[in-house]
Amino acid sequence: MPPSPSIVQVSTSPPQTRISPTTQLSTKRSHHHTPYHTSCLGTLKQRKNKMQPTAVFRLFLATTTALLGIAFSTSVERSIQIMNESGRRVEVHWIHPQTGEMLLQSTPDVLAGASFALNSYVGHTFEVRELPGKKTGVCEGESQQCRIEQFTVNSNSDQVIIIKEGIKIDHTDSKSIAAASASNLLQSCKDTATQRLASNVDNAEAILDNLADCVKSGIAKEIEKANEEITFQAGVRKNMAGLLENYTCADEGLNTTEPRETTRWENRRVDVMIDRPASKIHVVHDFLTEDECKAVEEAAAPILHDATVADGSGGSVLSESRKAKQAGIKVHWDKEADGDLIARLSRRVYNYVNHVLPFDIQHNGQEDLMSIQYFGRGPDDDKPDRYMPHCDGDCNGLDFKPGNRMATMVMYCDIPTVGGATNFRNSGVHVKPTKYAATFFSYIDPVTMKMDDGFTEHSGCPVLVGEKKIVTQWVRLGVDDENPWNSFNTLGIKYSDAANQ
Ligand SMILES: O=C(O)CCC(=O)C(=O)O
Ligand SMILES: [Fe+2]
Repeated sequence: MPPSPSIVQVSTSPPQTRISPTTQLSTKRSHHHTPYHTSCLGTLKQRKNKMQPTAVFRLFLATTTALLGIAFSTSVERSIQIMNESGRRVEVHWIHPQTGEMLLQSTPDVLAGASFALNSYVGHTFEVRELPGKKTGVCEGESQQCRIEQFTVNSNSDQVIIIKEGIKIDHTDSKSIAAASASNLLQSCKDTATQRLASNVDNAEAILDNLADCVKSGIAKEIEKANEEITFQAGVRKNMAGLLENYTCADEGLNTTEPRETTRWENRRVDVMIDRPASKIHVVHDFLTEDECKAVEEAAAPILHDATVADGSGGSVLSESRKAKQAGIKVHWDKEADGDLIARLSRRVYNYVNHVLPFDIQHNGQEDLMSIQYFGRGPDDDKPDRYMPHCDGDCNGLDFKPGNRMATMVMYCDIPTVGGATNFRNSGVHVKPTKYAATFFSYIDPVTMKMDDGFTEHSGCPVLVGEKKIVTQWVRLGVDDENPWNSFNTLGIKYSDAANQ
């Protein structure tokens, strides 16, 4: 049975407050969404007369393949926004693809001016039905008939279905909007070129150059506009995230965010919280064992000291932004073959890193494991142990610097009774620690080698009651025995080279 769509929110606020500027643009244009199959078959019919039989057959094959693609893509999720700008009350039904049964999705109707969002699937078809006026008792179609329209969810993102006057459906999405704006741009450049061609003043080369310049500057303007929009939106999002951090950390009822996807690694459950090229956040369950935790705790006990942060000039200082105890734990690789628990754990960390990232990371030259321990002093403590929001490496969206950190594994040994979640405020990801689980995150795009731009910023929320004991491995790229982690400064320059500059 195909998954049925689910309503995510209902709103009676004016549509303008719920749509993005790009969507607003699209409402000005009226382009009716044509289902794929109609347009493909239409093309086939138009061309048939002029084409050779083999060509017709090939086109038929291509069309069939495309149709099959659509048929098989029906379980791909898409959230859609439906806006009722028709001035009439309507109902929205999902048409069950197998039985043809109509299942009411609006609860029960969508008032004029209202909008609502649905989680649906590619290929699902919906029917919009006009409802009789409450006072008149009739519809406004021909001979007072209630008008009916259908639309099908396509594979594009950001689909908005606007029910216009006369129950006409305007189906837009980001791909169509982009295609329309590209074709407008091209058309206006072409018009200029055609005029020049007709006036005979320029030679062909000059006209071509001009056409290329026109397209180039048009595209540059569009990209600049989009970048401005992204920067603005990111600023708003980060500001809101900053405000939310305190509430999120303080909310004891807040559970771990629902994962986007769950997979497995070496018989362990992995919850994928974020999976972007430069920003990945995974929660790996049962990552480490009780005896490995004990081994780390025993090694840490004699050398546990107040945590410090970098002072910006190569040294380290105590700081309110990182209130905890810590101890660096050396891994004795020579004892790995004898079953050394810390070496066993460390090996697993690198195995996981290499499972996710294509760098073939080795332990040579990497930082030690770090035992970090937070102690709760009660709910009224106004300076609790915590780790304020920070990025472990660079998170500015710029180029990776060799020798720097690019991934982190935070492993939970003891979990507090109140507080102590790991919170990724810019991604809306909140991880309430569970014993022996680990949060892995990476902040580099292995293809472009650009860093994450803030999605992996995180904090260790205040620990109020109980103790939180974690083991962290910060993972670097570009280090080895000859070039260990502490031979690089944060600019990715080796200290020995920096001295020569
Ligand atoms: O305590 C936590 O949950 C986060 C720790 C952390 O940020 C780190 O070890 O880098
Ligand atoms: Fe961190």
